[in-house]
Amino acid sequence: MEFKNSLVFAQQLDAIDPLRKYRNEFHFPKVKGKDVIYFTGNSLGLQPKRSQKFIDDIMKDWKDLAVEGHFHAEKPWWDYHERLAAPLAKVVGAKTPEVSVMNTLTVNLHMLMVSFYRPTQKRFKIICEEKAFPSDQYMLNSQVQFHGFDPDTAIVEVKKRPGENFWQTQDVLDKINEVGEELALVLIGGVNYYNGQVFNMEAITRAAKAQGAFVGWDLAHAVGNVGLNLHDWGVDFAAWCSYKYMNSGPGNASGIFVHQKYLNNNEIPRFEGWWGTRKETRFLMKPEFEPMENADAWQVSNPPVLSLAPYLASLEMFEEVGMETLISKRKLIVAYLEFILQEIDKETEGSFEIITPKDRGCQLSVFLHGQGKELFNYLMENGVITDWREPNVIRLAPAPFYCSFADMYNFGQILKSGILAKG
Ligand SMILES: Cc1ncc(COP(=O)(O)O)c(C=O)c1O
Ligand SMILES: Nc1c(O)cccc1C(=O)C[C@H](N)C(=O)O
Repeated sequence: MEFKNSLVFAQQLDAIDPLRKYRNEFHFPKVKGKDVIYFTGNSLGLQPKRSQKFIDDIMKDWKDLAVEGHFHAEKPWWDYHERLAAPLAKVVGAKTPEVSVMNTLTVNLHMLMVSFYRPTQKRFKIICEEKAFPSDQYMLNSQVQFHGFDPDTAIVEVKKRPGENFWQTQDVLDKINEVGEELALVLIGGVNYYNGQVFNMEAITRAAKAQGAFVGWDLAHAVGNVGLNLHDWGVDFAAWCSYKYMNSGPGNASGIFVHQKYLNNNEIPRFEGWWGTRKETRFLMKPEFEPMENADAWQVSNPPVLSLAPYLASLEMFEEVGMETLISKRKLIVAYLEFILQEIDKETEGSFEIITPKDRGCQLSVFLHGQGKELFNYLMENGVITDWREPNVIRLAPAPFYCSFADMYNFGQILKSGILAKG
Protein backbone atom coordinates (compact mmCIF):
# COMPACT_ATOMS: atom_id res chain seq x y z
CA MET A 1 0.00 0.00 0.00
CA GLU A 2 1.23 3.47 -0.78
CA PHE A 3 0.84 5.64 2.30
CA LYS A 4 0.00 9.34 2.30
CA ASN A 5 0.99 11.95 4.82
CA SER A 6 -2.46 13.40 5.46
CA LEU A 7 -5.10 13.26 8.13
CA VAL A 8 -7.78 12.36 5.60
CA PHE A 9 -5.77 9.34 4.46
CA ALA A 10 -5.22 8.22 8.06
CA GLN A 11 -8.95 8.58 8.73
CA GLN A 12 -9.70 6.45 5.68
CA LEU A 13 -7.49 3.70 7.10
CA ASP A 14 -9.38 3.99 10.39
CA ALA A 15 -12.71 3.70 8.61
CA ILE A 16 -11.78 0.30 7.18
CA ASP A 17 -9.97 -0.94 10.31
CA PRO A 18 -11.74 -4.13 11.51
CA LEU A 19 -10.66 -3.28 15.07
CA ARG A 20 -12.01 0.27 15.08
CA LYS A 21 -14.83 -0.45 17.52
CA TYR A 22 -12.35 -1.76 20.11
CA ARG A 23 -10.83 1.67 20.68
CA ASN A 24 -13.94 2.52 22.64
CA GLU A 25 -13.47 -0.59 24.79
CA PHE A 26 -10.51 1.07 26.54
CA HIS A 27 -10.05 3.93 29.00
CA PHE A 28 -7.65 6.58 27.70
CA PRO A 29 -5.90 9.01 30.04
CA LYS A 30 -6.50 12.63 29.09
CA VAL A 31 -4.16 15.60 28.65
CA LYS A 32 -5.71 19.04 28.27
CA GLY A 33 -9.12 17.37 28.11
CA LYS A 34 -8.22 15.14 25.14
CA ASP A 35 -7.49 11.42 24.90
CA VAL A 36 -3.76 10.89 24.79
CA ILE A 37 -1.92 9.24 21.91
CA TYR A 38 -0.76 6.16 23.76
CA PHE A 39 2.49 4.52 22.67
CA THR A 40 3.33 2.61 25.84
CA GLY A 41 1.23 -0.51 25.47
CA ASN A 42 4.62 -2.27 25.48
CA SER A 43 5.02 -1.23 29.12
CA LEU A 44 1.47 -1.05 30.48
CA GLY A 45 -1.56 -1.69 28.28
CA LEU A 46 -4.63 0.53 28.68
CA GLN A 47 -7.48 -0.57 30.92
CA PRO A 48 -10.25 -2.44 29.10
CA LYS A 49 -13.58 -1.02 30.26
CA ARG A 50 -15.01 -4.49 30.74
CA SER A 51 -12.35 -5.48 33.28
CA GLN A 52 -14.19 -3.51 35.98
CA LYS A 53 -17.16 -5.88 35.90
CA PHE A 54 -14.95 -8.94 36.22
CA ILE A 55 -13.37 -7.46 39.36
CA ASP A 56 -16.72 -6.26 40.72
CA ASP A 57 -18.14 -9.77 40.35
CA ILE A 58 -15.45 -11.17 42.59
CA MET A 59 -15.83 -8.39 45.15
CA LYS A 60 -19.56 -9.07 45.22
CA ASP A 61 -19.10 -12.82 45.60
CA TRP A 62 -16.64 -12.21 48.41
CA LYS A 63 -19.14 -9.84 50.09
CA ASP A 64 -22.11 -12.18 49.67
CA LEU A 65 -20.54 -15.62 49.93
CA ALA A 66 -17.26 -15.15 51.79
CA VAL A 67 -15.47 -18.49 52.02
CA GLU A 68 -18.23 -20.22 50.08
CA GLY A 69 -17.07 -18.29 47.01
CA HIS A 70 -14.20 -20.76 46.59
CA PHE A 71 -16.65 -23.39 45.36
CA HIS A 72 -20.00 -21.65 44.92
CA ALA A 73 -19.31 -18.34 43.23
CA GLU A 74 -20.67 -18.12 39.69
CA LYS A 75 -17.07 -18.46 38.56
CA PRO A 76 -15.68 -20.45 41.51
CA TRP A 77 -12.32 -19.22 42.72
CA TRP A 78 -10.64 -22.57 43.30
CA ASP A 79 -10.36 -23.31 39.58
CA TYR A 80 -10.71 -19.73 38.27
CA HIS A 81 -7.25 -19.89 36.65
CA GLU A 82 -8.35 -22.77 34.43
CA ARG A 83 -10.58 -20.38 32.49
CA LEU A 84 -7.55 -18.53 31.20
CA ALA A 85 -5.65 -21.48 29.78
CA ALA A 86 -7.62 -22.16 26.58
CA PRO A 87 -7.75 -18.56 25.28
CA LEU A 88 -4.10 -18.01 26.24
CA ALA A 89 -3.03 -21.20 24.51
CA LYS A 90 -4.36 -19.72 21.26
CA VAL A 91 -2.37 -16.53 21.80
CA VAL A 92 0.93 -18.39 22.28
CA GLY A 93 0.36 -21.32 19.92
CA ALA A 94 0.16 -24.03 22.56
CA LYS A 95 -2.07 -26.89 23.54
CA THR A 96 -4.34 -25.88 26.41
CA PRO A 97 -2.73 -28.25 28.98
CA GLU A 98 0.67 -26.64 28.29
CA VAL A 99 -0.43 -23.25 29.65
CA SER A 100 -1.03 -21.98 33.14
CA VAL A 101 -1.28 -18.60 34.89
CA MET A 102 0.37 -17.88 38.23
CA ASN A 103 2.77 -15.59 40.11
CA THR A 104 4.63 -12.88 38.19
CA LEU A 105 7.11 -13.05 35.35
CA THR A 106 10.52 -13.06 37.05
CA VAL A 107 9.20 -15.37 39.76
CA ASN A 108 7.98 -17.80 37.10
CA LEU A 109 11.29 -17.69 35.26
CA HIS A 110 12.98 -18.69 38.52
CA MET A 111 10.45 -21.47 39.05
CA LEU A 112 10.99 -22.77 35.53
CA MET A 113 14.76 -22.61 35.94
CA VAL A 114 14.33 -25.10 38.78
CA SER A 115 12.94 -27.49 36.21
CA PHE A 116 15.04 -26.62 33.17
CA TYR A 117 18.40 -25.34 34.39
CA ARG A 118 20.11 -28.29 36.02
CA PRO A 119 23.76 -27.71 35.23
CA THR A 120 26.49 -30.32 35.42
CA GLN A 121 30.26 -29.73 35.42
CA LYS A 122 30.23 -30.43 31.70
CA ARG A 123 26.97 -28.78 30.60
CA PHE A 124 26.38 -25.58 32.53
CA LYS A 125 26.39 -22.63 30.12
CA ILE A 126 23.46 -20.37 29.33
CA ILE A 127 23.18 -18.33 26.13
CA CYS A 128 21.25 -15.08 26.29
CA GLU A 129 21.25 -11.80 24.39
CA GLU A 130 23.58 -9.01 25.52
CA LYS A 131 21.83 -6.35 27.58
CA ALA A 132 18.77 -8.48 28.24
CA PHE A 133 16.09 -6.82 30.33
CA PRO A 134 17.82 -6.26 33.71
CA SER A 135 15.42 -8.49 35.65
CA ASP A 136 16.35 -11.37 33.34
CA GLN A 137 20.05 -10.68 33.90
CA TYR A 138 19.59 -10.67 37.68
CA MET A 139 17.55 -13.86 37.44
CA LEU A 140 20.17 -15.64 35.33
CA ASN A 141 23.12 -14.45 37.45
CA SER A 142 21.51 -15.51 40.69
CA GLN A 143 20.53 -18.92 39.28
CA VAL A 144 24.04 -19.58 38.02
CA GLN A 145 25.53 -18.55 41.37
CA PHE A 146 22.97 -20.62 43.25
CA HIS A 147 24.31 -23.66 41.41
CA GLY A 148 27.89 -22.73 42.32
CA PHE A 149 29.01 -21.45 38.91
CA ASP A 150 30.58 -18.15 37.94
CA PRO A 151 28.32 -15.96 35.77
CA ASP A 152 31.38 -14.69 33.87
CA THR A 153 32.00 -18.13 32.44
CA ALA A 154 28.53 -19.67 32.61
CA ILE A 155 26.59 -16.86 30.91
CA VAL A 156 27.43 -16.40 27.26
CA GLU A 157 25.98 -13.27 25.71
CA VAL A 158 25.32 -12.95 22.00
CA LYS A 159 26.52 -9.52 20.96
CA LYS A 160 25.34 -7.20 18.22
CA ARG A 161 27.90 -6.60 15.48
CA PRO A 162 29.91 -3.36 15.75
CA GLY A 163 27.89 -0.48 14.33
CA GLU A 164 24.64 -2.51 14.24
CA ASN A 165 21.61 -2.04 16.46
CA PHE A 166 20.21 -5.55 16.24
CA TRP A 167 21.20 -9.20 16.63
CA GLN A 168 21.91 -11.33 13.58
CA THR A 169 20.17 -14.71 13.77
CA GLN A 170 23.29 -16.31 12.32
CA ASP A 171 25.35 -15.01 15.25
CA VAL A 172 22.95 -16.65 17.72
CA LEU A 173 23.07 -19.93 15.81
CA ASP A 174 26.89 -19.80 15.57
CA LYS A 175 27.18 -19.15 19.30
CA ILE A 176 24.92 -22.13 20.04
CA ASN A 177 27.09 -24.39 17.91
CA GLU A 178 30.29 -22.96 19.38
CA VAL A 179 29.20 -23.59 22.99
CA GLY A 180 27.99 -27.02 21.85
CA GLU A 181 28.08 -29.71 24.51
CA GLU A 182 28.60 -27.17 27.30
CA LEU A 183 25.25 -25.59 26.52
CA ALA A 184 22.62 -26.22 29.20
CA LEU A 185 20.07 -23.57 28.27
CA VAL A 186 19.19 -20.83 25.82
CA LEU A 187 17.01 -18.15 27.36
CA ILE A 188 16.29 -15.01 25.36
CA GLY A 189 13.58 -12.34 25.28
CA GLY A 190 11.53 -13.33 22.21
CA VAL A 191 11.00 -9.65 21.43
CA ASN A 192 13.70 -7.38 22.76
CA TYR A 193 12.43 -4.67 25.09
CA TYR A 194 14.90 -2.02 23.88
CA ASN A 195 15.03 -2.23 20.10
CA GLY A 196 11.77 -4.13 19.51
CA GLN A 197 13.49 -6.89 17.50
CA VAL A 198 11.70 -10.21 17.11
CA PHE A 199 14.14 -13.11 17.41
CA ASN A 200 13.80 -16.06 15.08
CA MET A 201 12.46 -18.25 17.86
CA GLU A 202 11.87 -21.24 15.65
CA ALA A 203 15.40 -21.41 14.20
CA ILE A 204 17.08 -20.69 17.53
CA THR A 205 14.98 -23.31 19.31
CA ARG A 206 15.82 -25.90 16.66
CA ALA A 207 19.56 -25.19 16.86
CA ALA A 208 19.65 -25.32 20.66
CA LYS A 209 17.67 -28.57 20.76
CA ALA A 210 20.12 -30.06 18.25
CA GLN A 211 22.89 -29.36 20.77
CA GLY A 212 20.94 -31.14 23.52
CA ALA A 213 20.12 -27.95 25.44
CA PHE A 214 16.87 -26.72 26.93
CA VAL A 215 15.26 -23.63 25.41
CA GLY A 216 13.13 -21.06 27.20
CA TRP A 217 11.71 -17.75 26.01
CA ASP A 218 10.83 -14.65 27.99
CA LEU A 219 7.77 -13.52 26.06
CA ALA A 220 7.03 -10.30 27.99
CA HIS A 221 7.15 -8.20 24.80
CA ALA A 222 6.00 -10.96 22.45
CA VAL A 223 2.72 -12.20 23.90
CA GLY A 224 -0.32 -10.62 22.28
CA ASN A 225 2.05 -8.88 19.87
CA VAL A 226 3.61 -11.39 17.46
CA GLY A 227 2.63 -14.81 16.15
CA LEU A 228 3.84 -17.60 18.42
CA ASN A 229 3.80 -21.32 17.85
CA LEU A 230 5.46 -22.61 20.98
CA HIS A 231 4.26 -26.20 20.80
CA ASP A 232 5.22 -26.82 17.18
CA TRP A 233 8.54 -25.03 17.53
CA GLY A 234 9.42 -27.50 20.27
CA VAL A 235 10.11 -24.81 22.88
CA ASP A 236 10.69 -26.37 26.32
CA PHE A 237 9.28 -23.56 28.42
CA ALA A 238 8.27 -19.91 28.30
CA ALA A 239 6.89 -17.25 30.59
CA TRP A 240 5.34 -13.84 30.06
CA CYS A 241 3.75 -10.99 31.93
CA SER A 242 0.23 -9.87 31.10
CA TYR A 243 0.33 -6.15 31.69
CA LYS A 244 1.76 -5.07 28.32
CA TYR A 245 -0.07 -6.04 25.12
CA MET A 246 -2.38 -8.32 27.14
CA ASN A 247 -3.87 -5.32 29.00
CA SER A 248 -4.44 -7.14 32.29
CA GLY A 249 -3.32 -4.39 34.70
CA PRO A 250 -0.16 -3.24 36.47
CA GLY A 251 2.17 -5.93 37.78
CA ASN A 252 -0.41 -8.57 36.99
CA ALA A 253 -0.10 -12.32 36.80
CA SER A 254 2.24 -14.17 34.49
CA GLY A 255 1.57 -17.03 32.11
CA ILE A 256 3.75 -20.06 31.64
CA PHE A 257 4.17 -22.62 28.90
CA VAL A 258 5.65 -26.06 29.55
CA HIS A 259 5.90 -28.36 26.56
CA GLN A 260 3.58 -31.35 26.61
CA LYS A 261 6.51 -33.77 26.79
CA TYR A 262 7.29 -32.60 30.35
CA LEU A 263 3.74 -33.02 31.64
CA ASN A 264 3.29 -36.20 33.67
CA ASN A 265 7.05 -36.62 33.53
CA ASN A 266 8.71 -37.68 36.77
CA GLU A 267 12.16 -36.75 35.54
CA ILE A 268 11.46 -33.03 35.67
CA PRO A 269 11.91 -31.50 39.13
CA ARG A 270 9.72 -28.64 40.33
CA PHE A 271 9.20 -26.49 43.37
CA GLU A 272 5.76 -27.57 44.48
CA GLY A 273 2.78 -26.37 46.47
CA TRP A 274 -0.78 -27.46 47.08
CA TRP A 275 -2.30 -25.92 43.94
CA GLY A 276 -0.08 -28.15 41.81
CA THR A 277 -1.39 -31.37 43.27
CA ARG A 278 -4.37 -33.04 41.62
CA LYS A 279 -7.54 -31.14 42.34
CA GLU A 280 -9.54 -34.33 42.78
CA THR A 281 -7.55 -35.22 45.91
CA ARG A 282 -6.22 -31.80 46.95
CA PHE A 283 -8.64 -31.31 49.79
CA LEU A 284 -7.99 -34.71 51.29
CA MET A 285 -4.92 -32.91 52.67
CA LYS A 286 -2.71 -35.94 52.07
CA PRO A 287 1.07 -35.68 52.42
CA GLU A 288 1.69 -37.14 48.92
CA PHE A 289 1.98 -34.75 45.98
CA GLU A 290 0.23 -36.02 42.86
CA PRO A 291 1.01 -33.57 40.06
CA MET A 292 -1.77 -32.12 37.97
CA GLU A 293 -1.57 -33.56 34.49
CA ASN A 294 -1.12 -30.14 32.89
CA ALA A 295 1.09 -27.10 33.42
CA ASP A 296 -0.92 -26.42 36.58
CA ALA A 297 1.51 -28.86 38.22
CA TRP A 298 3.79 -25.79 38.45
CA GLN A 299 1.14 -23.86 40.41
CA VAL A 300 2.18 -23.34 44.01
CA SER A 301 -0.40 -21.23 45.79
CA ASN A 302 -4.12 -20.75 45.45
CA PRO A 303 -4.66 -18.21 42.67
CA PRO A 304 -5.06 -14.46 43.30
CA VAL A 305 -8.48 -14.26 41.67
CA LEU A 306 -8.74 -10.50 41.95
CA SER A 307 -5.72 -10.29 39.65
CA LEU A 308 -6.90 -12.99 37.33
CA ALA A 309 -10.27 -11.28 36.82
CA PRO A 310 -9.02 -8.43 34.59
CA TYR A 311 -6.74 -10.87 32.77
CA LEU A 312 -9.77 -13.02 31.98
CA ALA A 313 -11.67 -9.93 30.80
CA SER A 314 -8.83 -9.08 28.47
CA LEU A 315 -8.58 -12.63 27.15
CA GLU A 316 -12.25 -12.48 26.28
CA MET A 317 -11.35 -9.67 23.87
CA PHE A 318 -8.46 -11.67 22.39
CA GLU A 319 -10.93 -14.53 21.85
CA GLU A 320 -13.34 -12.23 20.03
CA VAL A 321 -10.70 -10.73 17.78
CA GLY A 322 -8.03 -13.41 17.31
CA MET A 323 -4.29 -12.92 16.87
CA GLU A 324 -4.49 -12.91 13.08
CA THR A 325 -6.57 -9.74 12.96
CA LEU A 326 -4.41 -8.08 15.61
CA ILE A 327 -1.24 -8.97 13.74
CA SER A 328 -2.58 -7.68 10.39
CA LYS A 329 -3.49 -4.33 11.90
CA ARG A 330 -0.24 -4.21 13.86
CA LYS A 331 1.79 -4.64 10.66
CA LEU A 332 -0.15 -1.89 8.91
CA ILE A 333 -0.12 0.63 11.74
CA VAL A 334 3.58 0.12 12.47
CA ALA A 335 4.37 0.53 8.77
CA TYR A 336 2.29 3.72 8.72
CA LEU A 337 4.06 5.02 11.82
CA GLU A 338 7.40 4.27 10.16
CA PHE A 339 6.30 6.18 7.06
CA ILE A 340 5.18 9.16 9.16
CA LEU A 341 8.51 9.13 11.00
CA GLN A 342 10.46 8.99 7.74
CA GLU A 343 8.50 11.95 6.38
CA ILE A 344 9.19 14.02 9.51
CA ASP A 345 12.83 12.97 9.47
CA LYS A 346 13.15 14.29 5.90
CA GLU A 347 11.42 17.53 6.81
CA THR A 348 13.61 18.05 9.87
CA GLU A 349 16.84 16.99 8.14
CA GLY A 350 17.78 13.81 9.95
CA SER A 351 16.72 14.47 13.52
CA PHE A 352 16.45 10.82 14.45
CA GLU A 353 16.99 7.23 13.39
CA ILE A 354 14.77 4.16 13.76
CA ILE A 355 16.93 1.46 15.36
CA THR A 356 14.33 -1.33 15.17
CA PRO A 357 15.12 -3.89 12.47
CA LYS A 358 12.59 -5.20 9.94
CA ASP A 359 12.02 -8.31 12.10
CA ARG A 360 9.78 -6.37 14.39
CA GLY A 361 6.50 -6.45 16.26
CA CYS A 362 4.57 -3.47 17.53
CA GLN A 363 7.46 -1.31 18.65
CA LEU A 364 9.66 1.19 16.85
CA SER A 365 12.57 2.49 18.89
CA VAL A 366 13.80 5.86 17.78
CA PHE A 367 17.27 7.18 18.52
CA LEU A 368 17.18 10.97 18.80
CA HIS A 369 20.12 12.87 17.32
CA GLY A 370 20.88 16.05 19.19
CA GLN A 371 17.41 16.07 20.74
CA GLY A 372 17.11 14.84 24.22
CA LYS A 373 14.75 14.57 27.07
CA GLU A 374 13.26 18.00 26.25
CA LEU A 375 11.65 16.49 23.16
CA PHE A 376 10.30 13.59 25.17
CA ASN A 377 8.91 16.07 27.72
CA TYR A 378 7.38 18.16 24.92
CA LEU A 379 5.59 15.09 23.59
CA MET A 380 4.26 14.21 27.04
CA GLU A 381 3.05 17.78 27.64
CA ASN A 382 1.23 17.61 24.31
CA GLY A 383 -0.60 14.39 25.01
CA VAL A 384 1.77 11.85 23.44
CA ILE A 385 2.75 9.15 25.92
CA THR A 386 6.01 7.46 24.92
CA ASP A 387 8.78 6.17 27.10
CA TRP A 388 12.36 7.12 27.44
CA ARG A 389 15.26 4.69 27.54
CA GLU A 390 18.83 5.79 28.16
CA PRO A 391 20.89 7.09 26.48
CA ASN A 392 18.60 8.74 23.92
CA VAL A 393 15.84 6.44 22.80
CA ILE A 394 12.08 6.82 22.77
CA ARG A 395 10.01 3.70 22.22
CA LEU A 396 6.78 3.92 20.26
CA ALA A 397 4.38 0.98 20.39
CA PRO A 398 1.01 1.60 18.69
CA ALA A 399 -1.02 -1.27 20.17
CA PRO A 400 -3.45 -2.43 17.47
CA PHE A 401 -6.38 -2.91 19.85
CA TYR A 402 -6.75 0.78 20.63
CA CYS A 403 -4.40 2.98 18.57
CA SER A 404 -5.69 4.63 15.42
CA PHE A 405 -4.06 5.66 12.17
CA ALA A 406 -5.17 9.23 12.90
CA ASP A 407 -3.15 8.96 16.14
CA MET A 408 -0.07 8.23 14.01
CA TYR A 409 -0.65 11.23 11.78
CA ASN A 410 -1.39 13.56 14.70
CA PHE A 411 1.68 12.30 16.52
CA GLY A 412 3.80 13.19 13.48
CA GLN A 413 2.52 16.75 13.56
CA ILE A 414 3.28 17.12 17.27
CA LEU A 415 6.72 15.54 16.81
CA LYS A 416 7.55 17.91 13.97
CA SER A 417 6.51 20.99 15.94
CA GLY A 418 8.51 19.69 18.94
CA ILE A 419 11.67 19.25 16.86
CA LEU A 420 11.29 22.60 15.14
CA ALA A 421 10.53 24.40 18.44
CA LYS A 422 13.66 22.95 20.07
CA GLY A 423 15.61 23.20 16.81
C1 LIG B 1 11.74 -8.77 29.04
C2 LIG B 1 11.23 -8.57 30.45
N1 LIG B 1 11.57 -9.44 31.41
C3 LIG B 1 11.16 -9.28 32.67
C4 LIG B 1 10.37 -8.21 33.04
C5 LIG B 1 10.02 -8.09 34.48
O1 LIG B 1 8.75 -8.52 34.75
P1 LIG B 1 8.16 -8.67 36.24
O2 LIG B 1 8.46 -7.39 36.96
O3 LIG B 1 6.70 -8.82 35.99
O4 LIG B 1 8.80 -9.83 36.87
C6 LIG B 1 9.96 -7.29 32.06
C7 LIG B 1 9.10 -6.12 32.35
O5 LIG B 1 9.13 -5.46 33.33
C8 LIG B 1 10.42 -7.47 30.74
O6 LIG B 1 10.10 -6.59 29.79
N1 LIG C 1 6.29 -2.96 35.10
C1 LIG C 1 6.91 -1.77 35.10
C2 LIG C 1 6.81 -0.91 36.22
O1 LIG C 1 6.08 -1.33 37.30
C3 LIG C 1 7.46 0.31 36.25
C4 LIG C 1 8.18 0.69 35.13
C5 LIG C 1 8.29 -0.12 34.03
C6 LIG C 1 7.68 -1.35 34.02
C7 LIG C 1 7.82 -2.25 32.87
O2 LIG C 1 7.05 -3.13 32.68
C8 LIG C 1 8.93 -2.00 31.97
C9 LIG C 1 8.90 -2.85 30.76
N2 LIG C 1 9.17 -4.24 31.01
C10 LIG C 1 9.85 -2.35 29.71
O3 LIG C 1 10.06 -2.99 28.71
O4 LIG C 1 10.37 -1.26 29.87
